Amino acid sequence: MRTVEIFDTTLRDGEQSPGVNLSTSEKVEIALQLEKLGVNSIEAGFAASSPGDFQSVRAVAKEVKQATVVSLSRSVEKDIDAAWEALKEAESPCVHVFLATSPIHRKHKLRMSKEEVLENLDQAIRYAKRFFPKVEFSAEDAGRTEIDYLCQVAERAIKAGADVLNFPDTVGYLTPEEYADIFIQLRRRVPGIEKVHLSAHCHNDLGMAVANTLAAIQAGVDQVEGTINGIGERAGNAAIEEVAMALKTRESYYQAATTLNHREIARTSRLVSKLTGMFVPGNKAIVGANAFAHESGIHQDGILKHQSTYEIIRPETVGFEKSRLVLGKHSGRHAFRDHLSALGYRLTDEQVNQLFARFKEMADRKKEITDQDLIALVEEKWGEPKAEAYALEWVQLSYGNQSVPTASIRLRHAETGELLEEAACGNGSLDAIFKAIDRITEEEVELVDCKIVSVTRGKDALGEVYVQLNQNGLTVQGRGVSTDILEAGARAYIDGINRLIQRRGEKPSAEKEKMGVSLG
Ligand SMILES: CC(=O)SCCNC(=O)CCNC(=O)[C@H](O)C(C)(C)COP(=O)(O)OP(=O)(O)OC[C@H]1O[C@@H](n2cnc3c(N)ncnc32)[C@H](O)[C@@H]1OP(=O)(O)O
Ligand SMILES: CC(C)C(=O)C(=O)O
Ligand SMILES: [Mg+2]
Repeated sequence: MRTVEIFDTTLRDGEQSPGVNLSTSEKVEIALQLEKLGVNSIEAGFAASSPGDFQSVRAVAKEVKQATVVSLSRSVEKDIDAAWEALKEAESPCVHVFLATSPIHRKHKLRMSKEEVLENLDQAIRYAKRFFPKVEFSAEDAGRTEIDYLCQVAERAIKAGADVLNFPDTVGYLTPEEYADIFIQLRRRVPGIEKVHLSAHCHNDLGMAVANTLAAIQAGVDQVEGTINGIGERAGNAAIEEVAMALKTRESYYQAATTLNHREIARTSRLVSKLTGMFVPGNKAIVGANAFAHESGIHQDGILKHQSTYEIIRPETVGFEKSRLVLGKHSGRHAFRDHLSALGYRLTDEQVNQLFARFKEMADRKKEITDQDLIALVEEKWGEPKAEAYALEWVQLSYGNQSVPTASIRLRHAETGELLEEAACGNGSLDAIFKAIDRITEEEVELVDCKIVSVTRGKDALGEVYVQLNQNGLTVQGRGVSTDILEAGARAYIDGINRLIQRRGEKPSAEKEKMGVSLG
């Protein structure tokens, strides 16, 4: 099994995504996470492009200890000087010098002849080698460069002293076979090519960046370049997490591995998405929210019987907690029962069938059925008419952005009519309210979830708060509505506690079991 090095360019090509601009501290945070992920090189930016990018490359170079830190540079001395100035304190610095080689770029962009391009790259690499222990040279738009000329480019770059030669499919134009063939030809035809490392860099304009990268690996490249979540110029770069997981999952096919710590993939993806503001689509391979979610009944049944029926990767392998069985209109009884049992309901087959019909009706109208919806379904079928143990009299808040929120609350005990008052501080206003209610009721409950929803629009909008409470495995939901969201929160929490008391006291497990419904 050979090792393919991972060259991460999230902070350079990834940052070239329209609308993305990372600050120095954000770049350092991502670089440190990339180091934990185990990438071999981190391209931190393009030092000559702006004072901010210079700062960022320098800061990343100072912090990163394991990976090689790289700066991009045009084939001009002043860019190489800036790269060296930014990278000279790095443990392992590398400059990435590039120059376009394709006829289109030579003619229209650089306005250089073939000979001028060769001369220019030769000079730039020799100049870079005066400072840097490692120089990577990229033949930009290699994918659209005449293969004979590309061989001349490679030979000249090797003679000038480049350590790594990268042949990017800059505009994502090639097919996997065509891209692999470039490396096969270069290896066959260029003298001295065995002295350098070969690298692949693919763009996703035709959705083939990962396929092309894998084809390059099969053609024997030593390094592949890409970004986390596949972000980058236009349609983006090859997604590193996809390449790495293809190698791991199809190990015996590719016979190649990376040094990545795969369990860090999910964390790295989330961080990059958060700091770049680039949302990861739900269906994105490996890191999308749906990558390990199953909605249809037949798949959910399969997963419940054996995970391998519909999953080729265990979610934990890439740092996700577990697969999700999402309840929706395509779900079946197995997943439905599984969800109910996770909420503490043990139902007979007959009861599941009765509820399942209602569930399907509801699922036809809603995209996703939540835990709250399921609890409501059970309560609608078997819940007692609501008998309140406590009712809200009033709630008062003291809040300032410089002070700790404090809530005072008065509840009326329904049976005795007694008025009960308490006050409590909290991390926020709702937390203070919930704590004050806990003090009065002396209930030990865990707040599992709290959702605030606006029911109507405008300044006098009605707000609705849902809480999900758990007490010793028994789950209930509480709901409160008011034009004031804090009052709605207090009402929801009291509603939840009333339901718990009702379930525990007025509907003891023995009685429930007679009906065949056991709770908890
Ligand atoms: C495929 C890629 O991802 S390449 C990397 C792309 N990334 C970036 O461009 C991000 C950073 N870029 C920048 O901040 C700016 O473009 C700078 C600072 C580098 C240059 O800015 P300016 O000097 O204003 O030039 P501008 O960007 O308008 O034009 C680029 C110039 O560099 C030349 N050039 C392009 N590539 C190279 C190269 N590899 N080596 C030498 N010169 C090059 C162009 O021909 C053009 O030259 P001209 O002014 O003589 O026509
Ligand atoms: C600078 C080079 C390597 C590049 O990003 C590309 O050609 O896509
Ligand atoms: Mg690129």
